[in-house]
Amino acid sequence: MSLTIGVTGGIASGKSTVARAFAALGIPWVDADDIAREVVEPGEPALAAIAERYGARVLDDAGGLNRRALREIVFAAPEERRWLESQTHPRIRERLEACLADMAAGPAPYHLLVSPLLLESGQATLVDRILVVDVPEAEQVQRTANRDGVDETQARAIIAAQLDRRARLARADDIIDNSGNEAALTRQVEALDRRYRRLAEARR
Ligand SMILES: CC(C)(COP(=O)(O)OP(=O)(O)OC[C@H]1O[C@@H](n2cnc3c(N)ncnc32)[C@H](O)[C@@H]1O)[C@@H](O)C(=O)NCCC(=O)NCCS
Ligand SMILES: Nc1ncnc2c1ncn2[C@@H]1O[C@H](COP(=O)(O)OP(=O)(O)OP(=O)(O)O)[C@@H](O)[C@H]1O
Repeated sequence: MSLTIGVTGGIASGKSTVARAFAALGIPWVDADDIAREVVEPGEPALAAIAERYGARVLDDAGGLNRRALREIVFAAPEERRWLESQTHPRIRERLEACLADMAAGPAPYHLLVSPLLLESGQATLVDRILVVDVPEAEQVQRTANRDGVDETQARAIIAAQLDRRARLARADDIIDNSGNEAALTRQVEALDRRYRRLAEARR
């Protein structure tokens, strides 16, 4: 059985960038954010439930989810965020489990589950080891604004809905410090890859 590494970190900490660096070394991964998008596609029961609760304001002209509108609702009201999670998380978990089983049966020595809410949503039970991608909060806010055009108030509201930095680091088996440049990140990934290959070998 191939080893499962859970990669987590707050919004815009660099999880996807880390996953791409592992992929360049031949390591497969599944991203919980991608699966979260699948479970609210048109025709999915979670999208029907969301449309019933919030009405046309959370739909676009083609009947798909208006993600920006839903984001503004759920990060302004914790009870609405919890309701949304109650609709999406069980379905996300089911699909993640299937993806992980496929990867575990494949030839790679180890594989990744990349998830912003690995520790908050109980997904940590699906992994053998936890890798935290860490950056200071000010850097998270800056990178979120650059990438998604989200303003500082909303970025801070999203960060407040996630585990705080210290609690996340306390759960880590391994840590990547992504406050430097991408070359520094790649070097850390290469060192971890050597460690994970040794650990996987020792389990065989
Ligand atoms: C609220 C939604 C529509 C906003 O969509 P949007 O395209 O603006 O953002 P996207 O999905 O790319 O998420 C960006 C980041 O926001 C953070 N985030 C998303 N959902 C949550 C949440 N429920 N709690 C805390 N942080 C969250 C994560 O860091 C994520 O990487 C969307 O995030 C969603 O459906 N969230 C509920 C499902 C979920 O919990 N996803 C997280 C992965 S399991
Ligand atoms: N070391 C770095 N230096 C500068 N920019 C970086 C670095 N690492 C990542 N970035 C940039 O920061 C942004 C966030 O990175 P990435 O998308 O990998 O984060 P993430 O944790 O997967 O985000 P989310 O879960 O919120 O989608 C991206 O625009 C990325 O190009």
